[in-house]
Amino acid sequence: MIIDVALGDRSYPIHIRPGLLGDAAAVLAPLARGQRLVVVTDETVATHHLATLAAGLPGIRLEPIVLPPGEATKDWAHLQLVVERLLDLGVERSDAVVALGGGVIGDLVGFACSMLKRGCRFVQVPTTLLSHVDSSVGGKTAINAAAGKNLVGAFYQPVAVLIDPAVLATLPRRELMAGYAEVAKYGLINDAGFFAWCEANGAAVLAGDSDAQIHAIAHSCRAKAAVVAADERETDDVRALLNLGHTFGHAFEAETGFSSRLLHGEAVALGMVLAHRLSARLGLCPEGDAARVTAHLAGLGFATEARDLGLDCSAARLVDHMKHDKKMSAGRLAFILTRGIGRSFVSRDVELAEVEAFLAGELA
Ligand SMILES: NC(=O)c1ccc[n+]([C@@H]2O[C@H](COP(=O)([O-])OP(=O)(O)OC[C@H]3O[C@@H](n4cnc5c(N)ncnc54)[C@H](O)[C@@H]3O)[C@@H](O)[C@H]2O)c1
Ligand SMILES: O=C(O)C(=O)C[C@@H](O)[C@H](O)[C@H](O)COP(=O)(O)O
Ligand SMILES: [Zn+2]
Repeated sequence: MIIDVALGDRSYPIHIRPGLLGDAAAVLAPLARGQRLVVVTDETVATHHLATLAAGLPGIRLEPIVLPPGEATKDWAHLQLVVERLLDLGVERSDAVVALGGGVIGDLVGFACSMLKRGCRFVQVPTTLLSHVDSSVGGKTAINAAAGKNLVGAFYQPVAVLIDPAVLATLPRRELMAGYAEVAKYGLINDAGFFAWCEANGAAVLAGDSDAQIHAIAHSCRAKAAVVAADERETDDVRALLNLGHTFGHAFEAETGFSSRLLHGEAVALGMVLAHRLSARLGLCPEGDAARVTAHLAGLGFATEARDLGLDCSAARLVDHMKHDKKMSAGRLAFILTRGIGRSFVSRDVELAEVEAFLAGELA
C-alpha cells in the first residue's frame, strides 16, 4: 500500500507492507550513490533489524552510524556527532541518508540532514509503532534543549517513508503502548468513528494482531498526511491539533528529564486525558466523554492520573515548562481543547492560572 503526502515538489510516498524492511531495494537502491547507503540507527534497532535491511540490498554497502537508544540521544551532543560522521563519510547533498529507528532517530537524523550542507535527502525507515503512525510522516525534526522538548529543529520532509509493520514483533509492549497513544489521538482529534474503532480494537493492536496493527498504521498515516498537506508548518490551526495532549505531556517529559521514566507516548496519553478533563472543567466537553477517554486508556494500562507519576513538583513548575511551548504567541498559549470526542480545537482563551489551578487538583 502507498499513501502519498501531497506537498507539491516535496511530495513523497509512505510505503506500508509487511516484509518491506528485507525487500527495500526497489525504493532504496535508486537512492544509493556509488552502491553505498549511510544508515543511522540505534544499538537496539541495529541488533534486531539492520541485518534484515542489508540482506534485502544486495550489492549495496551499508555504512551504519549506531547511537545509544532512548530519548537522551535527541540532544546537541548526538546531533553534532551525527553531522560530523556524515561529513567524514563524504555525504553529498543529493545523497539520501536512511534513518532506521523510532522517533528519536527519525527526529535527530532528519534535523541533521536539514542542516548538512544546507540540506541532504533522507529516508524514514521507522521501527516503532509511534514512528509508524506519527513521527516518520510530516517533517517535524528536532532535538530537545535544556529549556524543553523539541525546542531546536526544522520542518524538513523526507523523500520517502518505508513502514514494515512486521518489525513491531520485536518491540516491547511498553513501547507499543506509547505508540498506541498517538493512534488514539487521531480519533480524539477529529474522528469519533476511529476512536470507537480504537475502543473495540486497541487491545488487539497491543496484543500483536497484525490486521489490527496494519489498519491502525494505515489509518493514522492517511490522517496525518491529510493534516500535513493542509498545514505543513502549523500556521493555520490545523496541524496544531496533532498537539492534543502535548502541552501537558511535554511538561511532564521535561520534569522527568527526558528519561525512560516517562516515554513520550505515555506522557501524551496522560496529557490527552487531562486535555479532556480541563475542557470538561471549562464547560466545553461533556464529562462523559472525558470519562470515556480515561476508561479506554486506563483499561489498556496507561497511567491516567498525574498524581500516580510520582512527580515531586508543583503545578506552578509544570506551568513554567508550558511557557516554553512552541504554540506560545504574544504571551498567550494556544491550547488544544475539545468539545467532545473527535471535536478538538485550538483555544487561545485559556489562562495559565486556570491551568495551574486545574493541575494542582490533579496532582493532589
Ligand atoms: N516528528 C514528529 O512528528 C514526532 C511525532 C511523535 C513523536 N515524536 C518524537 O518521537 C520520539 C519517540 O519515538 P519512539 O516512541 O519511537 O521512541 P524511540 O525512538 O526512543 O524508540 C523506543 C525504543 O524502542 C527501541 N526500538 C525501536 N524499534 C524497535 C524494534 N522494532 N524492536 C525493538 N526495539 C525497538 C529503541 O531502541 C528505543 O529504545 C520522541 O522524541 C517524540 O518527541 C516526533
Ligand atoms: O506532527 C505534528 O505536528 C505533531 O504535533 C505530532 C506530535 O505527536 C509530535 O510529538 C511532535 O513532535 C510534537 O511537536 P511539537 O511542535 O510540539 O514539538
Ligand atoms: Zn507526539
